[in-house]
Amino acid sequence: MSSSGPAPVLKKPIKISCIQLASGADKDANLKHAAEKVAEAAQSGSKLVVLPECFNSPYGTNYFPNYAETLLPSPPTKEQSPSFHALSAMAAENGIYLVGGSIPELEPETKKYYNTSLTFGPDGKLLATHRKTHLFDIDIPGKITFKESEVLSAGNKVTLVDLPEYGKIGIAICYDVRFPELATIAARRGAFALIYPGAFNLTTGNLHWRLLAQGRAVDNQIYVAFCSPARDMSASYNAWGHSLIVNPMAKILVEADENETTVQAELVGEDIAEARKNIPLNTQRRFDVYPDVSQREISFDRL
Ligand SMILES: NC(=O)CCC(=O)C(=O)O
Repeated sequence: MSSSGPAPVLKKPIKISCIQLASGADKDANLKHAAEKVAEAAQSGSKLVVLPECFNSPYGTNYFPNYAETLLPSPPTKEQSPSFHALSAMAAENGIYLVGGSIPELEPETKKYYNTSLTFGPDGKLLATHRKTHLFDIDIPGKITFKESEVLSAGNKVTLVDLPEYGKIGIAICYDVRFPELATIAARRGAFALIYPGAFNLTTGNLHWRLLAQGRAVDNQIYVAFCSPARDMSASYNAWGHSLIVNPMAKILVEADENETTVQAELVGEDIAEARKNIPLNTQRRFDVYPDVSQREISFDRL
């Protein structure tokens, strides 16, 4: 930190769009539909566009193997990963940063499946890959039992992406949001926003979706965006919808209902700076009281 205060984590305002896409079983149709919606979002001025978790397929353990694409070695061919090439083209044709929701991935050497998010820059180049780090394994008797780990393996990293003109974003997928550590580390490493493609369900959505978005925002004094698929009551998994964008004071700036739509907001660096100046958590931490938080992360806090 310099005497004039910390460097801004968001260098200039950026408009973000979360596309609450209605997807079905036809992957080609899903990719085409996503491309139309991404173009619309870009035309309305968004430079950062987000798609939902499993945007090109139905969501469910029985679907992952059939829809899985091979991403390694990178870049894959069009046959190995049509979604990689479609997302890259959407980013390049519209000159935007695109957090491409997630897709099921098959790692060819290990034969393991992952739930993987690809982020592309305005030149269409791949900037980052995040494999869902915490698998969605829950059992709420009589309500919902889901076990991603029956098919998927977990990723193992915090994903931070630099958008050079703007700053850094942290990316994680859905259930990852329940683990505040990923968010805290991304924020300490200088992210201005945490982006979560996600597909909550009808049992936990109403209770936890907003709460988690606001929790990650208020803890870290950072923007948070959740991007869900639209709800499809004819599908085997019914997504909560309600894509939303929360500001660094944990105010919900915009929230969708369950239908297909796009939510947008302007993210402004001054709002992060003001929240952090008015409630100066970053200079008040007591790492002497909680030494189990690693020294390595303390040093990021001081950047
Ligand atoms: N796709 C997911 O990870 C769903 C997470 C979820 O619904 C939850 O309650 O957590």
